[in-house]
Amino acid sequence: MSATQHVASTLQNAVIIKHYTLAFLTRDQNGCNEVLLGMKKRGFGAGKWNGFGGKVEPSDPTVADAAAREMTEEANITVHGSDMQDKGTLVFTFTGKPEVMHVHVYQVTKYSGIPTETEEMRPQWYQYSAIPYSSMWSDDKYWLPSLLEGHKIIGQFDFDSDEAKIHHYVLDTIEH
Ligand SMILES: COc1nc(N)nc2c1ncn2[C@H]1C[C@H](O)[C@@H](COP(=O)(O)OP(=O)(O)OP(=O)(O)O)O1
Repeated sequence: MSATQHVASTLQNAVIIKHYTLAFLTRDQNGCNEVLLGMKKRGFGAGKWNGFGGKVEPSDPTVADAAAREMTEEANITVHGSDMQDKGTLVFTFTGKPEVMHVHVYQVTKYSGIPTETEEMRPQWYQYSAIPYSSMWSDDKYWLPSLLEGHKIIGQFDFDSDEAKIHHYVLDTIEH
C-alpha cells in the first residue's frame, strides 16, 4: 500500500476528523531562498517554530481562504486564498486520542504587509539552509525539505501520546 493509499484509508476509517491549515510563506532574498516561520507562543505546539495555520472554521468559504485568514491573524500580513498553492496533505494521529488531524498544506509567495508579531506567533525569516528543525515538530524534517524543493507531499505521522515521538510514518513525495 502506498503512503497516499494509507492516508486515504486512515481518513476513510476515522471517527473524528479535524481540518487544519498549515502555510509556508517563501521569498527570494537577494538570490537566497527564505521561508517565514513563526514561534508558536500559546496552545498546541507552543515553543516550536512552524508554518502558519489553524483550524478550518465553518465560516471560511474555502480551505485556502482559511489558510489565508490564519496568516493574517498570526503574522499580520494579507494573503489571498487564490494565491495559496496546494502542497499536499498531512495526517497526524496521537496514541489515545480518537481524532485524526487532517492538515491542508500550502505554500504562498504573494503577500502584502510586513510580518509582525501577534498574540499567537513571533515570525522570523529563515534561509532554507538554516531551518531550525530541532525546535520544530519532529515530522517536519521528513517532508519540509521536499516541499521547499517544489514537490507536493502526502503523509501520515503517528505520534505517541507524548506528542513528541513518532512511532510510524508514511510519506509520498510527488515530483513537480
Ligand atoms: C503533529 O505534528 C505537527 N507538525 C506540524 N508541522 N504542524 C502541526 C502538527 N500538528 C499540528 N500542526 C499545525 C496545524 C496547525 O497549523 C497548527 C495547530 O493549529 P491551532 O491549534 O493553533 O489552531 P488555531 O485555530 O490557530 O487555534 P486557536 O484556537 O488557539 O486560535 O499546528
